[in-house]
Amino acid sequence: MPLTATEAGTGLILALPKGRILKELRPVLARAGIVPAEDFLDEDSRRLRFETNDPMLDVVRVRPFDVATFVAHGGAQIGVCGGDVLMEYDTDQIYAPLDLGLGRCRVSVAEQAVTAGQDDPSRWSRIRVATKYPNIARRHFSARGVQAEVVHLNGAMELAPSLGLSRVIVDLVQTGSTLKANGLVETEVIAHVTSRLIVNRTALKTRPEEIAGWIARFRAALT
Ligand SMILES: Nc1ncnc2c1ncn2[C@@H]1O[C@H](COP(=O)(O)OP(=O)(O)OP(=O)(O)O)[C@@H](O)[C@H]1O
Ligand SMILES: O=P(O)(O)OC[C@H]1O[C@H](OP(=O)(O)OP(=O)(O)O)[C@H](O)[C@@H]1O
Repeated sequence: MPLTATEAGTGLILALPKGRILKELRPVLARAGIVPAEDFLDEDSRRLRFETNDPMLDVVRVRPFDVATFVAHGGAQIGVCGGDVLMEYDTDQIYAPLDLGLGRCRVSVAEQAVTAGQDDPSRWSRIRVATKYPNIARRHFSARGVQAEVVHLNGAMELAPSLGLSRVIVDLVQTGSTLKANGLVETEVIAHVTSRLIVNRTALKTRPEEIAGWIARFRAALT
C-alpha cells in the first residue's frame, strides 16, 4: 500500500487531547471539515494515530498535557490544549494563535473551609501546596514572596489538605462542586482558562501557508 502524505512525512499531524475537551471539540472539528477515521471517537480503540478525510492530515489522540509536549517537539505541528497546560508548560516553542472558547474554567488556590481566614496569607513565608501544576503554583506564590513547597499529585488534589499533605491546593475549578464536596473553598483565582489552538513555532516558519490555512479553518468553525 502506498504511504499517505503524513506517513511520508509531508502531511500535518494534529494532536488532540482525549477526555472532556475532545467531547466539546467534536462539533468544531466537524465544522472545520475534519473527519477522522471512525474509531477515533471510540474510547476503547487502542489506536493512537488516525487518518482523516484529508490525505494531508492525521490526528493523534494523547493526554492533555502531552499535546503540548508533542507540539513543542514538532512531532505534531498543530494541536488543542487548555490554557492551564500552556501556563504550566511555559515554552517559546508553542504559539497559541486562537482561543477556542472551550473547556472554560479557572486555575485557583483552595483550602479547607475550616482553615480559610484563620491567618493572613500575606504573612506566609512558605506554604505547602498540592497540585499537578508545580510551575504555576511556584510562580504564583513566589510573585508574592512566598516559597511554595510543592507536593506533586496527578489527581484527587482535593484530598491533600484533609490528609495532611498540604495547607492549600492549586487546581482547576469550574462549578466549584468538587471543592464543596470535599470541604474546600476557593480563596484565589490565579487565571481564567480556555482551550487554544496551538502551533509549533518552527512549523509556522517553514510551512506558513498550510498552518495559516488551518488556523483560518478553525477560526471559521467557531463562528
Ligand atoms: N472541570 C472542568 N471544567 C472545564 N474545563 C476543564 C475542567 N477540568 C479540566 N478542564 C480543561 O480540560 C483539560 C483536560 O482536562 P481533563 O480532565 O480531560 O484531563 P486530565 O484529567 O487533566 O488529564 P489526564 O487524563 O492526563 O489526567 C484541562 O487541561 C483543562 O483545560
Ligand atoms: O469545579 P468543578 O466543576 O467541580 O470541576 C473541577 C474538577 O474538574 C477537574 O477534574 P476532572 O473532572 O477532570 O477529574 P480528574 O482531574 O480526576 O481527571 C478538576 O481537576 C477538578 O477536580
